[in-house]
Amino acid sequence: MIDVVVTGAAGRMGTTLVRCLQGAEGLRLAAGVERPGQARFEDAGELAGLGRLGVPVKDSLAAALDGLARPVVIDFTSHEASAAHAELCAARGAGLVIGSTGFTPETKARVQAAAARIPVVLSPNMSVGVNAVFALVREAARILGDGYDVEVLEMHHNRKKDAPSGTALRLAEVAAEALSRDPRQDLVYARHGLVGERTKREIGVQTLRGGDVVGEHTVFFVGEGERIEISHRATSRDQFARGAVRAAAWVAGRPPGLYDMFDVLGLRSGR
Ligand SMILES: NC(=O)C1=CN([C@@H]2O[C@H](COP(=O)(O)OP(=O)(O)OC[C@H]3O[C@@H](n4cnc5c(N)ncnc54)[C@H](OP(=O)(O)O)[C@@H]3O)[C@@H](O)[C@H]2O)C=CC1
Ligand SMILES: O=C(O)C1=N[C@H](C(=O)O)C[C@H](O)C1
Repeated sequence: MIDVVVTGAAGRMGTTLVRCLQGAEGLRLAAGVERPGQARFEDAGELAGLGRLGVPVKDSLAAALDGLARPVVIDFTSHEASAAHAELCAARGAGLVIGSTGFTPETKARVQAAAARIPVVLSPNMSVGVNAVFALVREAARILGDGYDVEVLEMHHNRKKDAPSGTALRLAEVAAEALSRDPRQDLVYARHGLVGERTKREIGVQTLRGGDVVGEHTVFFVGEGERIEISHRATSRDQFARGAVRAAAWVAGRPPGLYDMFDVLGLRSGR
């Protein structure tokens, strides 16, 4: 049995993970972690509305890892917390699955440094469906080439802190890579005022926020006289959590390195 620790255990994804880990083959939820001083319940099952499961809630990842042999941590918190958690996992030899988004170059570099010492799966979207969309967008961009304008639109709930979503950024990067463009120069995040005609190289990435929308992404390829739209709509967080649970089982015992869901799903060779 692999011991799994869930950080951000009281969050939207944390509580979904606690539920989805129940009965997961080969995995045992060993502890949940909440921010110091924030623990509302002693038991992770109570946090997730499942009643007592006999799984403690700790106020630090360090305390949760004490006494566990070769655990895996699943982390959906924030980019800063994930970077700190990656450093701690590297010091303790724990495998790590990170779903947090909103990384800066600095926090991403800290995760990359940790991945030199431990296996880390980092993906802005753990659902199998969205990873299929990544592959479809890459293929569509290759087939359609420069004759089609590429635009990415995402919509999420009104509690989301980062914009655009990590998934939208990855979709734009996938299209940019397939079209030999530079994501650092060619992504356009907002248009307002007299911005001039659309350039051929730019890839627009636009954000909507409202209500309880779980997560919606569309990539538009807009040509002369036709338009292709590739969309994904999440109606529940369970698919993200199931992907993360699959990644936790996959990452245990792997060599150090930075992996993503393409590795977990065996899609790497087609990249
Ligand atoms: N890769 C994927 O498939 C998916 C990724 N995400 C990403 O996962 C992240 C979390 O999303 P969601 O669950 O909706 O967010 P929530 O705000 O509901 O949950 C985040 C949890 O992490 C805790 N947390 C945040 N910062 C820290 C910190 N510095 N130290 C300790 N704990 C911290 C929060 O505690 P507190 O409430 O006390 O702040 C909370 O319990 C986001 O970055 C989101 O974009 C979301 C869904 C799918
Ligand atoms: O914050 C969320 O909710 C989500 N975040 C991820 C992202 O930023 O791409 C994935 C998912 O769409 C939900």
